[in-house]
Amino acid sequence: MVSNVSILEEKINIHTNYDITLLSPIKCGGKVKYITFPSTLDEVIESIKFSKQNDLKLFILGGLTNTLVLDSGLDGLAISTKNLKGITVKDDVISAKCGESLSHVIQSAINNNLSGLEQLSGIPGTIGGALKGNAGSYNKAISDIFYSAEIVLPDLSIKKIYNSDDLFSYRASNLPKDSFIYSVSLRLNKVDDNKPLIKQREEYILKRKEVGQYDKPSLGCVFKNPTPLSAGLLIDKCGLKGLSYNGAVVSESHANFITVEKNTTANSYLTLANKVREEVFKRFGITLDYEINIMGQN
Ligand SMILES: NC(=O)C1=CN([C@@H]2O[C@H](COP(=O)(O)OP(=O)(O)OC[C@H]3O[C@@H](n4cnc5c(N)ncnc54)[C@H](OP(=O)(O)O)[C@@H]3O)[C@@H](O)[C@H]2O)C=CC1
Ligand SMILES: C=C(O[C@H]1[C@H](O)[C@@H](CO)O[C@H](OP(=O)(O)OP(=O)(O)OC[C@H]2O[C@@H](n3ccc(=O)[nH]c3=O)[C@H](O)[C@@H]2O)[C@@H]1NC(C)=O)C(=O)O
Repeated sequence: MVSNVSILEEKINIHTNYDITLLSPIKCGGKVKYITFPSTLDEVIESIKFSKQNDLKLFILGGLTNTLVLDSGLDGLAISTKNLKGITVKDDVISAKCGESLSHVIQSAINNNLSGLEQLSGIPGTIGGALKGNAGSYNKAISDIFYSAEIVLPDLSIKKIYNSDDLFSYRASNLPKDSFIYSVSLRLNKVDDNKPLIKQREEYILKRKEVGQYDKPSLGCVFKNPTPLSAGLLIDKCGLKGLSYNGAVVSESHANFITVEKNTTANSYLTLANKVREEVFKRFGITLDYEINIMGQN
């Protein structure tokens, strides 16, 4: 039972029954019971405190570019990181608050003659989400350049963590459970001339455009690759490109993408994704693991 809402509202603005479609790049999902949009560390801490005091499940929402919020919505408190912005550069280390877009961080790095992020150009989402999921493409992952992060632990203490051998794996990080990533620092390589970096960034973005990755809204790859195989290749071999359900469609450009038409529901996306999973299992005996995060009850 939530109490003291009005008292806490003096410190943080809490919105109720907030429509997730307003935040989701695929414009689907239900409502979240409570949501805050902190812009300072204090407000983050107040938000977490509020969820604890009122026994609310806590959800952390970055750009939602890799998250499917189901139509039943979220019964708890969500913290959106969209107002946690700011980038600083010191020597070869670039630091950003968790809500900065990855693309903005890459642009700032290049402007400051720092190399090492170019391969990630074109990946949507925030730097917080990228760290949590150890984002990567073209043989480069966040783990390769991670220096440190400031995190808020569930007991509300703030901890600085540094890179270590067991912190990352393929598309996953092993941060302390339920921690909130407040800021991320990456160690890059200083270069004299940033023109080649600008060119590489453009080329990687063009590569994604050419294969149609931006043509229709999607959450990127739905499934992790069952190493050493490729989920996209397996789905393609099952002949599933173009398969659709209520406006959710297995992309013709890349079989591991599901695109969404207007008014598609999150549950339709999930129904289609589960169907794809079943077909791949039937044909190859391989169970694909979700790469996207699924939030809410089905
Ligand atoms: N390669 C590609 O083309 C694509 C890659 N992606 C990757 O997915 C990432 C998704 O980013 P984004 O859209 O911002 O994230 P999302 O809002 O999709 O959140 C993804 C997960 O990250 C966690 N998270 C996000 N921000 C924080 C934070 N500040 N502290 C702790 N946990 C956090 C949440 O985990 P929890 O479950 O713990 O709440 C959430 O479930 C992108 O940056 C990109 O790396 C996405 C699409 C395409
Ligand atoms: C899109 C994402 O990340 C992408 C990242 O952009 C790219 C580029 O490095 O490499 C991964 O895709 P991927 O393994 O499918 O890479 P691709 O090069 O597109 O495909 C691998 C192989 O499958 C084949 N393939 C792919 C799709 C398809 O419909 N048909 C097909 O045959 C390709 O021809 C290629 O031989 C990441 N996906 C995962 C799950 O690791 C994401 O995380 O959302």
